[in-house]
Amino acid sequence: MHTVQYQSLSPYMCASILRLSPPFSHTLLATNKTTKSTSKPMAASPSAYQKLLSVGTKIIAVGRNYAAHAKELGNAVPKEPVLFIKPTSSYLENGGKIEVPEPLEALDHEVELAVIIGKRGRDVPEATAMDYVGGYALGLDMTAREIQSTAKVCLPWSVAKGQDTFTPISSILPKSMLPDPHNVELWLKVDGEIRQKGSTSDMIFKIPFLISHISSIFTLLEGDVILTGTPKGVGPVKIGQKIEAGITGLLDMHFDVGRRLRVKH
Ligand SMILES: CC(=O)CC(=O)C(=O)O
Repeated sequence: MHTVQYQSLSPYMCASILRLSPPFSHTLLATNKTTKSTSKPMAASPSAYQKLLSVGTKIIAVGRNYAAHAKELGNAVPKEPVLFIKPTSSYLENGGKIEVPEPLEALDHEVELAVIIGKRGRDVPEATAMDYVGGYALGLDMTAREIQSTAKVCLPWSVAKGQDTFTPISSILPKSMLPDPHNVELWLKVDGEIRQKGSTSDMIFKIPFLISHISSIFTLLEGDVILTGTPKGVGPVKIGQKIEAGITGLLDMHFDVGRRLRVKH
């Protein structure tokens, strides 16, 4: 039997192996304690839209979807989407505390446009993909960069990106409020200083393609979230600092960063 020595493979060799894997549909059941956010403005009852998040089963994140960001971390610009899944238990509502686990002192911030899926889809054609969008939100893909960096080639990023509070997310904007989701400005400040500002026009893989591609691998279910990648400017945010982030003219949200305290039993 042929065995693969993963440590000796380049990321691209890993990608080729993954492409050979058969597609699968999954029936992950997850609980989600989300989110009664106070982000504004909302054009419709917040609860109607927040319900979408509470029924979702997964967060599919797209890595390196902005060329300038791929380059700032020394990564090649990908030829196909780099996908990873975060658990919905990592959601954090607006105003909450992002928890830094010991022994880390900081996490990296990555601000992203989140697409909220409105209905089930498998093998969705690109031409009708936007029909599957239920709304949009702003999400942060908080990353323990030290853990991610030590995860050698081909090792998963779940621990670096999936811990509780590692996906702060805003309230959901109805689809109608972003008639052109590829032309909005995302921004993020740490302690009042601008760290990230970028336009979704710079996404390498656009939303219809992402929905079509992702649904050819994972069945998309109502309430699932696609984090569409982060513009350049990612960097550390330390315990005691504050993050503000927004979609210009549409919403803003804020979070404190603190030490993760262990639950006592
Ligand atoms: C390098 C990363 O953390 C991947 C990612 O989340 C992104 O590029 O966005």
